Amino acid sequence: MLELTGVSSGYGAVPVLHGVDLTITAGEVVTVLGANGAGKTTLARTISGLLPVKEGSIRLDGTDLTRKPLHRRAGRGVILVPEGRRLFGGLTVAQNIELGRIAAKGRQQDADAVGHLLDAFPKVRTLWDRQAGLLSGGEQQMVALARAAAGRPRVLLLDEPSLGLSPLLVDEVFAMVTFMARETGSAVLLIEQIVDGALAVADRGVVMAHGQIVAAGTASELSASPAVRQAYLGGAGLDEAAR
Ligand SMILES: Nc1ncnc2c1ncn2[C@@H]1O[C@H](COP(=O)(O)OP(=O)(O)OP(=O)(O)O)[C@@H](O)[C@H]1O
Repeated sequence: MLELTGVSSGYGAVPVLHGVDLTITAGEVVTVLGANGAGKTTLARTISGLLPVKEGSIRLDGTDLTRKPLHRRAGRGVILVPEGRRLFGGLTVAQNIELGRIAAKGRQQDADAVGHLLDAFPKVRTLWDRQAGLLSGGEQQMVALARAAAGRPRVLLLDEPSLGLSPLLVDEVFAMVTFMARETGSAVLLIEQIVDGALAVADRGVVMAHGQIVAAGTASELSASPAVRQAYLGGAGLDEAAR
């Protein structure tokens, strides 16, 4: 289980997160919603170790990760897929996936396990021998997700994975999120602008504003809450807020 207690962080002297409490259990999808600038990306960066924790603590299965650097957290299976794609452009898709697998270290999975995993990524299979840097933006996004999955994440941090994808690939992304939680037992933190889609695959959700969690509940509670829509999702219907 991932457990954040009173976590504050920011950029240099600029505070952004203020006392965030959040838990995600293995096999659970928690979506993080909120307006632009609410602190969602900062939260993912702080959990991954890209940003230092100023106050509070981050624990994974009881182990304190608060002061552990990014590579140590990655070694323990905390894997961030940032907004935009960060592939090795000169390598093939297969080589990128292999690097993800090797990164799993102690949680190493054999090639067969990765092969099974890739059944959940039909699009990626069709791109196997292509050079990653020459793929379309949406294709690269799918490969980035598959590479993260090959690293057998205990905690998978997804920052707007559907950004720039066509509707068909968005469906594939959400299917993959469900697969990672249910089949491989990852704890998934899903930052999304497609609110309806995120709430459809999430078990729970939190709404952030000004670096704090201002609402939390099951996905169905958040979907049904007019107060949440009104206050934090732009005062619009969920469909509209997703645009
Ligand atoms: N590198 C940075 N240096 C200083 N301030 C930053 C930096 N990155 C983000 N911020 C500030 O931190 C706050 C939260 O930004 P963050 O990117 O976490 O929001 P977000 O909820 O992910 O927004 P979006 O939905 O637009 O991606 C914003 O006020 C932003 O200006």
